[in-house]
Amino acid sequence: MSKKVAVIGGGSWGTALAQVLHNNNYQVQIYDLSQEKVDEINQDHINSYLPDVKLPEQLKATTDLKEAVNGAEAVVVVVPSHAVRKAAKDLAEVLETDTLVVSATKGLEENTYLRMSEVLAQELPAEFEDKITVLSGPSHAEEVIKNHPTTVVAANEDKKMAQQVQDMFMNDQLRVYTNPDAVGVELGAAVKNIIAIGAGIASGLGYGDNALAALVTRGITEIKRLGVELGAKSMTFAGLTGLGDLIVTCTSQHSRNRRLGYKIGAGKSLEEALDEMKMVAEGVKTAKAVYEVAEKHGIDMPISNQVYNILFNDKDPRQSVNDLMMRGKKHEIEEVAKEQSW
Ligand SMILES: NC(=O)C1=CN([C@@H]2O[C@H](COP(=O)(O)OP(=O)(O)OC[C@H]3O[C@@H](n4cnc5c(N)ncnc54)[C@H](OP(=O)(O)O)[C@@H]3O)[C@@H](O)[C@H]2O)C=CC1
Ligand SMILES: O=C(CO)COP(=O)(O)O
Repeated sequence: MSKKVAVIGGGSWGTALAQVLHNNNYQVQIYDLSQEKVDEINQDHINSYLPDVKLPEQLKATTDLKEAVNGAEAVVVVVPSHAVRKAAKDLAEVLETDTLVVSATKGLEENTYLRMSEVLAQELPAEFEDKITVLSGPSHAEEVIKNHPTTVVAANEDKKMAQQVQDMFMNDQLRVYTNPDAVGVELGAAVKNIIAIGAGIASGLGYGDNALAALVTRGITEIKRLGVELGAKSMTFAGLTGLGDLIVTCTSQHSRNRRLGYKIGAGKSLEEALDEMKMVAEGVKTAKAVYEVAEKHGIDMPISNQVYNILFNDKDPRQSVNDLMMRGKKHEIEEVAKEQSW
């Protein structure tokens, strides 16, 4: 009999990951709060967030969390970041202690600034702490659902756990690497969404590839600056969950964060842009959290700072571009500048 996995959150990414697991011969049950979404999956074998795709008929969904996790060897948490604490509290009531937990949400919690694996660890019983593995990388659901080649990372300090999750998801369309640096993997995934909003704003203002390349390159510099200060390994940001995910989110037609930024660059308010979005653009909440964390730690994050001011202080995006361009002069590579006192 095939092993079971529960996917918590039947949005676009939860559904795409559920299909990967189904392809890997797991029995998969999706849990979602919305009866409408559950009916769509069970009766019509579709997810309206992923149009033109017929889901496997064996993919089942439920609004009953206990039923979803019953007998599952792993749960994959894929709800938006603002819902992770509640989902974790609910899971704490029903999970069996030998269940693996995979965290696929990208974001930081508002107010606490915690990474998603930290939120899960706080709410689940202590035995789960080393069983929480982060799954992240440049992976739009719209392409994974069509089995387009994609690469992601399973991150856990415990190598065996990371490898178990690698085995669970890996197939000839989804290549899964391991990395012990869950801190770097989660921070890269969360902060790239802010830079992607910036890339969308630049495009909405009518700027082209030069500005995009600047945002990606200087963006990864400030993401790494924050990450290293918060305990991540600097090399992680050169990998799939750092530069890789930043590239895909800043350039893709599928990106929710880029799309939201584009609307704002083209003149819409944050409220208007959010009203037009069906799916979650995590970068909005993360922009606030990162602004506050950077202030607290005294970390220079010029692009994230400008995105925050455009989103929450009604700053004119053109003024932000000007302020970024006219910052004090500096050396490009700060490590070299420090090393050579240049
Ligand atoms: N989409 C993608 O390509 C990728 C997304 N991610 C990340 O995955 C996470 C989820 O994103 P995505 O799937 O795109 O989001 P979507 O907006 O597509 O869907 C989110 C889903 O979660 C459901 N949900 C909301 N709150 C709860 C809750 N408390 N319990 C259970 N379900 C809940 C929503 O239900 P309802 O609609 O009823 O509110 C909806 O079905 C985000 O952090 C995102 O950054 C990561 C990689 C790729
Ligand atoms: O993280 C993602 C893809 O790796 C999804 O976020 P976006 O839709 O904003 O790109």
